[in-house]
Amino acid sequence: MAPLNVLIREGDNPDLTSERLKGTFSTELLSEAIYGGKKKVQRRREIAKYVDDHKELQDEKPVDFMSREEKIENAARKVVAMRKHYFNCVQNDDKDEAHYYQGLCTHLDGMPIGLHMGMFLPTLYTQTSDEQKEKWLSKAMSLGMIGTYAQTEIGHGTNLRMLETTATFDKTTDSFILHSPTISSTKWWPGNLGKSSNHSIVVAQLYVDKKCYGPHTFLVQLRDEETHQPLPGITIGDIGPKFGINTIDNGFLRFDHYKIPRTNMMMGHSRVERDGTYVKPIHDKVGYGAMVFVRSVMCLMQGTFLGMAATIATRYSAIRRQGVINPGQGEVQVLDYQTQQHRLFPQIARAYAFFLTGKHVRDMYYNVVQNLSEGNADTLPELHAITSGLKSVVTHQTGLGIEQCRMACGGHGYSQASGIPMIYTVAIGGCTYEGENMVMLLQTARFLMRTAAAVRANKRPSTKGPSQFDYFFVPGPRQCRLGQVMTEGESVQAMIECFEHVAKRLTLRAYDRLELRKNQSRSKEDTWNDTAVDLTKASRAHTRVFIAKAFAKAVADIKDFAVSKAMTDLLHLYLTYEIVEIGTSLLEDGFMSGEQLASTQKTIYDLLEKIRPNAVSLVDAFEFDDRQLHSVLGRRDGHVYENLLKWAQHSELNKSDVLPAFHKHLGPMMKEARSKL
Ligand SMILES: Cc1cc2nc3c(=O)[nH]c(=O)nc-3n(C[C@H](O)[C@H](O)[C@H](O)COP(=O)(O)OP(=O)(O)OC[C@H]3O[C@@H](n4cnc5c(N)ncnc54)[C@H](O)[C@@H]3O)c2cc1C
Repeated sequence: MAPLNVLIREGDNPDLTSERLKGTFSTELLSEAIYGGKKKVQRRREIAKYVDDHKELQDEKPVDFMSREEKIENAARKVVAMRKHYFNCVQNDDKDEAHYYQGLCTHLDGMPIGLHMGMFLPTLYTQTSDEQKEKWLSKAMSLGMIGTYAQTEIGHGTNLRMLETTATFDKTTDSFILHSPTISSTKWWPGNLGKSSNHSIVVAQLYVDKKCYGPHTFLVQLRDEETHQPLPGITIGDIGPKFGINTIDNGFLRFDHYKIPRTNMMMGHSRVERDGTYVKPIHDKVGYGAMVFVRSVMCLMQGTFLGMAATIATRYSAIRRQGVINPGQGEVQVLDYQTQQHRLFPQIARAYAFFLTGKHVRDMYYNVVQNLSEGNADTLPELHAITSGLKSVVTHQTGLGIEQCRMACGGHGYSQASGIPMIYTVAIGGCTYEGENMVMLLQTARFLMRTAAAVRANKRPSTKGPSQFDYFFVPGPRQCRLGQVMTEGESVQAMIECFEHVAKRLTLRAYDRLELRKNQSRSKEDTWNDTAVDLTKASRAHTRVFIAKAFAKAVADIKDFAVSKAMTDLLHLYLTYEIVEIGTSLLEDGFMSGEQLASTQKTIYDLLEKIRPNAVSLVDAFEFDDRQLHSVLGRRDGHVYENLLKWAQHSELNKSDVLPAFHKHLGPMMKEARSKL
């Protein structure tokens, strides 16, 4: 019978092979369940093979040993090669295939068209009129131009209303004049703005006849298409090295009375007519399309990042032998330590939870876009609320989870050879970009407060379909049902009830505090600020409900019995771990007893034991290719030590046995010290 784990190969590290033989389910079937079927998984393998077979799509040496300039040059070279091979490799322009292909060729650390693909194109799709689509889309899609998204300024990121860049309508020339009136109005941070892009979406305050209509988006050409020189009136450059993503040229940009045609305003939702008449959008949040899109795919991306880190740490923990549990029985795989399992398995569970929730929310996004195209913006605020909360919770937990994975690899986790530092620095940026996390939680809280007001007024809002806030209007149990004899499905339901209970309680508590303080004649704004921590807690609690339901639904949809069983264990671990994390909130009002909480903690230990034989197969089912993982520790074949030694040979420092610094500085110092002895 063929092994259940399809990654087993002859000659692999025997510890990894024996782990793979322990798995109780078919990794193939789990891969199919998460990637959308047999064909999709097959196509991933064909794409990986294609990239393997074409040297120009690969790096000449590990990027970890390249200077920043070399990384940027290497990424640009590969973008061109990727484009050349694109249609040989990606079928029917399929988005999942394209994304995977790109992930294999470039690294997480970035590429010159990252913002073009992630923000520029989505903005062109969602915010332009049909005429503008006709004019710009094919050029942008074929990479006849490279664009980015310039919103943040030195002085303002979160508070968009205070952006200072101006776009003033000039009726006489039928154009907008873009201007950066102060130092703080300098655009600062946009990815690929510094050197790669020749166009950008620019967010600026729209002025018509001296009246300000607030921030609007404009398509702006920044550089000459032939020479790539900045155009007159434009000052542009790179902002310098950062915590991570140094392959990306995040940039600064200033305008000096720079003229663009009126028709370069994004006119899909609002517009300025030839005579200066301003036409406003059907819904004030309709312009958030691209942001909401990015936030909705971020959950999927972050699940992937955490899955990558968990794969590296779990495989490495299977081949790393350190210390003894039972004297005389030799050194154990570090994966056998309960503390290691407690550190790693919840990360595997969260990776799946975020990945599967990400897929769900991406589908929600496409539904909303469909509704919007039919002139119906009803579902947008709810999507905005959930993607804001999700983005915040998922990026935060992913960052913490990746760091756990890194520490679980001991000293080697600290080396860039592990691949984890790159994953971490890329993933953690997500806590800030596309809306700072705290601010995002407060956005979700605004929606929650409206829901709370409806609950207190006993007036359930009428929605056309089911809403993620429905549970607020359904009475739940008064006491936690965990510990009563029940089926697996019922216990999942009982845990979700715990999350719902906490979300309702924290939301209503924040609402009541807001109301109370309002009555104490504080301003509305001060009251909001005084309650902000409680509001963020409510948002996290509601987001937990959403993720738990999405994960439970995805697991319930798995057809194969053995896969379903393995994933149910993971789902239970995810849920019980969350219950313990919010234990205080559950005990606070007596919803859960101390005994129930202790028993849930014990369930976690039982689940760790249950999951142990499947740990490697669970991460293997993500089918991250070695090229994508970019990790010596997480290699599929488990041959870590000999490859660590090979990897270090790339260090520039090893090009000679003695460095010039020795002759210049340390050598003379030591000689002088010795001469005085
Ligand atoms: C890796 C990376 C990539 C980026 N890429 C782009 C890009 O491509 N294009 C682009 O335009 N921008 C980009 N940015 C900028 C990014 O969008 C902003 O940094 C982000 O919106 C936060 O704004 P800020 O930096 O001004 O922080 P601030 O808004 O100044 O926040 C500072 C602190 O104040 C708190 N705070 C601010 N307002 C509130 C509030 N109302 N209530 C409570 N707390 C508050 C925040 O929580 C935070 O702790 C990028 C940033 C990073 C790190």
